[in-house]
Amino acid sequence: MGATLADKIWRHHIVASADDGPDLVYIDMQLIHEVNTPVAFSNLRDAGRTARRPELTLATIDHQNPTDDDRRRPRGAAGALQIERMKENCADFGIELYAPGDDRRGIAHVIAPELGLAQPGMTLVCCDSHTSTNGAFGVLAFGIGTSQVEHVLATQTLWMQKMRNMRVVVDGTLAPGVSAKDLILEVISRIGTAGGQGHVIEYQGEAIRALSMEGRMTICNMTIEAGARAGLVAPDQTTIDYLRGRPNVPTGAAFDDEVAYWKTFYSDADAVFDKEIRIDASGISPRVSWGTTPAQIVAVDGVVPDPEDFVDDAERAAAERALAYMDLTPGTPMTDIEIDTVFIGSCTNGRIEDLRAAAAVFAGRRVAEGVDVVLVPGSEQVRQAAIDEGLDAVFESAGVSLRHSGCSLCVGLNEDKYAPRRRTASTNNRNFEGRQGPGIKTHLVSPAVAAACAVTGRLASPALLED
Ligand SMILES: CC(C)[C@H](C(=O)O)[C@@H](O)C(=O)O
Ligand code: SF4
Repeated sequence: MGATLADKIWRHHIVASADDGPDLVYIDMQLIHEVNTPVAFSNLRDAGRTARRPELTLATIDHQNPTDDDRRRPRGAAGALQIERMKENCADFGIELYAPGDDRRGIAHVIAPELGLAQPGMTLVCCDSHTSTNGAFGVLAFGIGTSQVEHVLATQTLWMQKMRNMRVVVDGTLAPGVSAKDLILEVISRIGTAGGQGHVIEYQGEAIRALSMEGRMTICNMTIEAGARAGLVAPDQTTIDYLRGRPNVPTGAAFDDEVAYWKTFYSDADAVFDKEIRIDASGISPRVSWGTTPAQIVAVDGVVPDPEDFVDDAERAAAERALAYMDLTPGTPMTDIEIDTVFIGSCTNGRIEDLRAAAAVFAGRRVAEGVDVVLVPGSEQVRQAAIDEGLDAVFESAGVSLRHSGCSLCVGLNEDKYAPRRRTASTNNRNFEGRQGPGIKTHLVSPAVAAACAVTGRLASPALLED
């Protein structure tokens, strides 16, 4: 019987195996940020331990920094303290830190790929659930907790139970104007927020092969919202072309050797998956969330669903509660719903391709009266690329300013705040009650849909603007 891509990566990294199941797995790369690490470092200090391979850990500041002026310290005491601790900890343990003001800083899951740190066949961890983003490169990448961060720092290994294998095959072609975000929202709506539990999901099929690396990263990023541990796409020419020339990627003959190695990472034709679904890409149109989980999704030109139509009791109750929080009435066309705020950014949709998609909609248009738009690149490199391409000018003429990078309004942690109880079209990945701040009603959308919402002041897709 053949092996899956995930199993091949796993086998390459086993250091030891316990009789009762878990394996001690070697970790090739660790990313850390300021939120989940202070305790890991203080425990290491208390135990008199050092970082075993400090050069295999990279630190960034992303959750707590304000994005309006990169070099300004946060006013909030907790955020400022976390940033200070991070600086001290990285200096003490010999770990490189991209602090505010550094051109390489950005959201951990955006900078690892752009720095070429995520390479096929690797294991990569970070103290953050959306580490799965790196799976787009055929990397077994997953979020870990603080005590595991400590373990990896001290030993460069982790005790782990092997994940089960799930396959999502997406046949056919996405229609023009339909993005990776629409596709992953559709996948999550089909398998549910627990559908991937305990599994690593490998994406295969024509529609996945046709996606850019940015699109594949969006897919793997949100895989976690289907309950899975990690997402994976096997490397191909698109992966190789993206990685060529990046920092941390070898050049010349050494690059060719790497490529030959990367190409050994794919699922064998006779590999058996524990779970499998197939989706036809051609039937998918732009999507939007109507509720408070990333599985509560309809087409932008659809209507708010009626809880009575849910056969399952738990789903019906969840829909009723979601509609109460979202203040929506069944049967309302989604395009009748007015929004007052738009957020474009996050590790789901803060890459250059996402900014290009938004700019294409903003070009020659203005943001509607009364709508606030917050546009936050995923990294400083993305911000610079947007400026180099002239996208900032397009945004400015539409009435939108390009900020500095960070998690920003994706999570109600830092000083980028919505006024309470606002309704937002947002390109992030989570729409739980209060996720973006007290009483905030989040509609998850793609960057193009977010821009269309900004110029109309209601939920809309770019195609509807042209009618
Ligand atoms: C703060 C961090 C631990 C958290 C995560 O793990 O995902 C955050 O990034 C999020 O998106 O909710
Ligand atoms: S952008 Fe959002 S989802 Fe991504 S790491 Fe930051 S808070 Fe988490």
